[in-house]
Amino acid sequence: MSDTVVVTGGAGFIGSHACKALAKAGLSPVTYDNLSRGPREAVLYGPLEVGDIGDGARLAAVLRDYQPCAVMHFAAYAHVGESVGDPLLYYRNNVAGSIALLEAMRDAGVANLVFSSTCAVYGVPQRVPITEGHPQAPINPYGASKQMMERIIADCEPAWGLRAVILRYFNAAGADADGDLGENHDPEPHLIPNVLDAALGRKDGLTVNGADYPTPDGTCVRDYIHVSDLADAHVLALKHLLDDGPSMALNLGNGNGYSVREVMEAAERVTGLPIPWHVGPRRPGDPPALVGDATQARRILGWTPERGSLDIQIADAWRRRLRELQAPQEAAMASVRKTA
Ligand SMILES: NC(=O)c1ccc[n+]([C@@H]2O[C@H](COP(=O)([O-])OP(=O)(O)OC[C@H]3O[C@@H](n4cnc5c(N)ncnc54)[C@H](O)[C@@H]3O)[C@@H](O)[C@H]2O)c1
Ligand SMILES: O=c1ccn([C@@H]2O[C@H](COP(=O)(O)OP(=O)(O)O[C@H]3O[C@H](CO)[C@@H](O)[C@H](O)[C@H]3O)[C@@H](O)[C@H]2O)c(=O)[nH]1
Repeated sequence: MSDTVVVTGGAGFIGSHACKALAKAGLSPVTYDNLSRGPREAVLYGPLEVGDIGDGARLAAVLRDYQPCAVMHFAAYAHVGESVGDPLLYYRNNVAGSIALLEAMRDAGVANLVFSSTCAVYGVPQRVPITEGHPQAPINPYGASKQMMERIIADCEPAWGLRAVILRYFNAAGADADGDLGENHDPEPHLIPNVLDAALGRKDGLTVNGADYPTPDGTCVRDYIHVSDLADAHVLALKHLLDDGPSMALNLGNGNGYSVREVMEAAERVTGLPIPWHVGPRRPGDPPALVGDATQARRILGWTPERGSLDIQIADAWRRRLRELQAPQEAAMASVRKTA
């Protein structure tokens, strides 16, 4: 069987880390990405095929050329607040785009899929930690787009034999511990990179999006999971499918919730720098608290997340951030040395 895996969104934050984990496991990732939200420089562990998931002809050619054993489908828009303001952008990319991908997989006879879903499918939870059987009632178009895809993927199994592991991640955090990869969005919606930029004085303090939530300190609580632990889970999910394991949906989280204020305090500990902040309005589409129960992923896939500590996640993101800031200076110094 082919050891090639087509990774849509492989230039993005989680997809690029998954490519590294696949390569480390002896598999051959091929990134398929339109580079709209991920940089070319993050594609380090196999070829890059530039293309859009909505482009059926381009997908057909790539699947024909590489004959992959599976597709890992990360490509999507993934920002909660943005999805509330522009729902059609989200349904077009995440639903219509993913349908084009599934059609191309069906036509090419590629029947194994690892799909990036999210805890945003649950909406405002009735109880935490959230298990996979918790009712789904997304409160933003982003979460709804992923819920729709979960349903569409499930319908494809009896129809043409698609088998899928759907992974519902909680909040991806951290960065590759070797410093090779990180998080690179512009603009950046995510909390931890914004906290680190506030520590560096690169923005006018952190805006805390609401401090009147029904949580212990009034700020939103999330379950942060290291991106490299997520990447490892993808390799295990792929092996499960290749070993003829059944389709399933699994949560990926640490089971610990941290508020926005607690993340800021941890970042002050890790960086040794004060983080200026102020309270802004709530961000539309934000549930107060999301904490996951990942017992099933541990039991079925044998997944053992190793980087659960929030301080480790922030330290890895911090090291990578400092390296990125140094890189342009190093390049400038090298060109000065060359011309001298
Ligand atoms: N970051 C999180 O905390 C989180 C949590 C739960 C689920 N997810 C899901 O994980 C996946 C990856 O998230 P991420 O944080 O790495 O996002 P990201 O924005 O860093 O990466 C997404 C990648 O997909 C590419 N892409 C987007 N639309 C495309 C299209 N139409 N055709 C081809 N490529 C396209 C982008 O260029 C980018 O490289 C997404 O599906 C997201 O919904 C993320
Ligand atoms: O400058 C900032 C940035 C974020 N937040 C808040 O911090 C929390 C976490 O925000 P963020 O890091 O943007 O993550 P989420 O909105 O929880 O969304 C991420 O995590 C989801 C799972 O919870 C995924 O589905 C999404 O794709 C991913 O973007 C939220 O309450 C935000 O409002 C701030 O207060 N200030």
